[in-house]
Amino acid sequence: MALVPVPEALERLLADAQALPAENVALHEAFDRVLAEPLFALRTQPPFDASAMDGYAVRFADIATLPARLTVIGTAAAGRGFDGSVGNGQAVRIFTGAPVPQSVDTIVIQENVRVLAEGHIEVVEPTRQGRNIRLAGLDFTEGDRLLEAGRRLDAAALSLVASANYPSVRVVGRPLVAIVATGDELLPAGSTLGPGQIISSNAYGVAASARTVGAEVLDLGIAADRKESVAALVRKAVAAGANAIVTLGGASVGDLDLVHEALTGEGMTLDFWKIAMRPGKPFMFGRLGAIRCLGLPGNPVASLVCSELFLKPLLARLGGRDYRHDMRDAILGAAMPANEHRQDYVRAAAVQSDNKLVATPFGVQDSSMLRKLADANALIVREPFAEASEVGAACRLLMLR
Ligand SMILES: Nc1nc2c(c(=O)[nH]1)N[C@H]1C(S)=C(S)[C@@H](COP(=O)(O)OP(=O)(O)OC[C@H]3O[C@@H](n4cnc5c(N)ncnc54)[C@H](O)[C@@H]3O)O[C@H]1N2
Ligand code: MOO
Repeated sequence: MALVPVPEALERLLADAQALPAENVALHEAFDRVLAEPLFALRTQPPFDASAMDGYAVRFADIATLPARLTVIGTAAAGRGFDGSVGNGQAVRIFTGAPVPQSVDTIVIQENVRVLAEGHIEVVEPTRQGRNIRLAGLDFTEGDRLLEAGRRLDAAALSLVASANYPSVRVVGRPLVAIVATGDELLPAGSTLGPGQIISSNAYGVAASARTVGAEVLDLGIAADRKESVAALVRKAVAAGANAIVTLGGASVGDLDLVHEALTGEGMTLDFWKIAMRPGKPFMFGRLGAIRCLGLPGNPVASLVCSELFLKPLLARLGGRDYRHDMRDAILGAAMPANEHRQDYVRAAAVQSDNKLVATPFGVQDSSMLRKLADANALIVREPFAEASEVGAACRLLMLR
C-alpha cells in the first residue's frame, strides 16, 4: 500500500470533523470551554452613572472659581447611594462604584480637596466638568453582542459572561478521548520492572497533548498483546462514549501488531494506514461509527509527533476551537542531508540570533529517545525529497514550545 502523504492524511482525518453538540455548563465549570453561540448582554453595565474615584460629588458650576468651599450633606457608597438632591454650594462624599447623586455632574478626587471643619470642604485644584463619572452603559448595554461563537472562555471572557448576568453558558461539547496502550512489555510509571519490561510512557504525553486542546481524557491502561485484550479496552472506550480512541503501539507489521485486527473486529472501517512521515509511518486512522480511531505508533517520539500533527487538530475541531500549528521560518544552524520519500520531522533546538531564528538539528534522531524530544523546542519539517541543505539555508519549523 502506498504511503499517504502527510497533508492528505490530515485532510482525510479532518474531512467530516465538526464541533460536537452544545451543552450548558455552570460558569464555575466553564473555564477553557468554547462558546457554542454568540453571547448577548442580559443587562447594562454600569447600570447607573457611577463614580470612578473616591472623593466628592459636586456641581461643576460651584467649583468654577477656586478655592471653592462646599458643605457636605451626605455620603454615597457602592451599593448604598445618596437619595437626596444636591443644591448650590453642596457636595456629597462619594466612593468608587457609588451611583452619582442627582444634580451633580463632576467628581473631585479627595486628593484635590482640603477637609475643613466637620461637614465642610474646600476644592483646591481645577478639574473638568463630567470628570471621574462612568456613564451608564460605558462597558456594555443590554442586548449588546459581547462575544462570538468559538470564543475560548479565558479569564476576561468568563468575567464578562458573569457580568452580563449568565449563571451558566452554552458551550461546545468537550471531546472525550480514550487512550489504550498495548504491549506485554509495558507497566505504568512507578512500577518495579522485570526482564524485558519498560514503562508505558506514551500515555502520559498523549493525554497531555489532548488536554492542551481542551479534551477530556480517559486512560484505559495497558492491553496485553492479545486481540481480545485490546478489543476489551476498545469496548470500554465505546461504552464510555469516547469521541476518539487512541491506541498506542501495535500499529506496525510485526506478528504482535494486533491493533488493526482488534479494531476492525469491533467494527472499525479503516481509512488509511501508513503515512509518508518520519517518525510516525505506521499511523492508522479509521472510524468506528462516529468514533475516530487513531492508531499511534509505539515508538515514543512517533506517538507524540503524531499526537501533535493529527490528534490535536482533530480534538480541537471536535471541541470547536481554532487550532493551528505554530509554524515559523528559520535558517539552519547545521547542514542537513537530502531527504527521501517521507516528510521528516527533525528534533531541533531553535534560538533567536540577530533577528533570525536559527534551528540546529540534533545529531541522533532515533524515535525511541524521549530525552531528546524534551530537549527540542522545534521540529524542522523536511519535505519529501528535499535536497541537501547547507548551514544558513531556509527551513520551516513546527514549534513545540
Ligand atoms: N519491519 C518493520 N518494522 C518496523 C516498521 C516497519 O515499517 N517495518 N516500522 C517501525 C516504526 S517506524 C515504528 S514507529 C515502530 C512502531 O511499531 P508499533 O506501533 O507496532 O509499536 P510496537 O511494536 O508496539 O512498539 C514499538 C516500540 O515502542 C515501545 N512502546 C510501545 N508502546 C509504548 C508505550 N505506551 N510507552 C512507551 N513505549 C512504548 C515498544 O516497547 C517498542 O520498543 O515499528 C518499527 N518497526
Ligand atoms: O514512526 Mo517510527 O518512529 O518512524 O520509527
